[in-house]
Amino acid sequence: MKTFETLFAEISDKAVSRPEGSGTVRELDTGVHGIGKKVVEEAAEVWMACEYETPEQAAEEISQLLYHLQVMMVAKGLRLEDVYRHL
Ligand SMILES: N=c1c2ncn([C@@H]3O[C@H](COP(=O)(O)OP(=O)(O)OP(=O)(O)O)[C@@H](O)[C@H]3O)c2ncn1[C@@H]1O[C@H](COP(=O)(O)O)[C@@H](O)[C@H]1O
Repeated sequence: MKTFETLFAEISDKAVSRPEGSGTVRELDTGVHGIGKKVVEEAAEVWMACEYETPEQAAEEISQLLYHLQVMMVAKGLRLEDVYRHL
């Protein structure tokens, strides 16, 4: 199963290798502004899913929010440790 760390490694690699057809590359190219919009959109979807949908749907929305947060971290050059030290 993919974990937060393995997904972050995959996204970081794609930011460098820029494979064709990668949604991550497309999102990175929208910059902090575009990625920020996805973060806010997914955060709202997490809230709505937790309020009104099943635990499984909430989990899926949460996974998407984590993904977009990771894309933002890569866009800003942040490493996992930079975030973890605030936990
Ligand atoms: N975990 C994710 C992931 N979660 C969410 N998303 C993206 O976020 C979008 C969220 O879905 P929504 O239905 O909320 O959004 P949507 O409005 O339908 O989609 P958009 O029109 O906004 O793209 C999805 O369409 C994906 O583009 C993800 N995209 C990729 N990953 C993983 O990231 C890795 C790299 O992916 P690629 O760069 O695409 O190879 C792979 O392991 C993927 O599984």
